[in-house]
Amino acid sequence: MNSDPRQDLITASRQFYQLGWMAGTAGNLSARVDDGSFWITASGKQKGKLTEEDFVRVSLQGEVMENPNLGNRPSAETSIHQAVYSLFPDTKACYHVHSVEAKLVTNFTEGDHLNLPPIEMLKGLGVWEEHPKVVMPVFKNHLDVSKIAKEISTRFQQSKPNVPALLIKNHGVTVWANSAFDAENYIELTEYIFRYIVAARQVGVSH
Ligand SMILES: CSCCC(=O)C(=O)COP(=O)(O)O
Ligand SMILES: [Zn+2]
Repeated sequence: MNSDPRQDLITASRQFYQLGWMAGTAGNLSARVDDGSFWITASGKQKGKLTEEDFVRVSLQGEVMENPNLGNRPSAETSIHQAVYSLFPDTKACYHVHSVEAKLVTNFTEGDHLNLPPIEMLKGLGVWEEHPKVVMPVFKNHLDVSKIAKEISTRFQQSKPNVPALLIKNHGVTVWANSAFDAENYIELTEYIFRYIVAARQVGVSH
């Protein structure tokens, strides 16, 4: 991992913004550095126009370690990134976006998870099975984000998810990966899967 990953985050954010997955100030991206701390987008920044000043470096415990602009506050959803890095210590990047489809599919859930269709794209998320029966965990959306983070920690300490991704109801998707490159890939794959789920419903295809 690049010791300063901010340029990778800026590039990914611009791309996701252009695709409509980080409209306005929606979403947040982070990536780790060698001491275990991570650079995360500052709260409320327009995600199509980030510069290196629009990030805050935060420790795993949530303490601000470096802040290039005194007006910056870490993303309001930093506690979710902390939870992911603590649960999965090899994780180097954690990306959260708000596409329309990522919100829609959280209304097609069974209990606390979304059944994923058995499509080829699952291989990109590490699922290499002939007839995969894979689910993506879905969490309640609380105004108090630390409550979402706590529920993620509690559930994943009991049982690890099948894929490196989670959904928050009517909110968005979060993925994590061992590199910024893989995190970008996982966002693209999950978004493809959500588009597929929405389109399959529209044409009456069920698996
Ligand atoms: C308009 S988006 C509402 C907050 C949110 O869900 C998000 O992802 C962005 O919050 P941040 O504090 O990271 O800008
Ligand atoms: Zn969000």
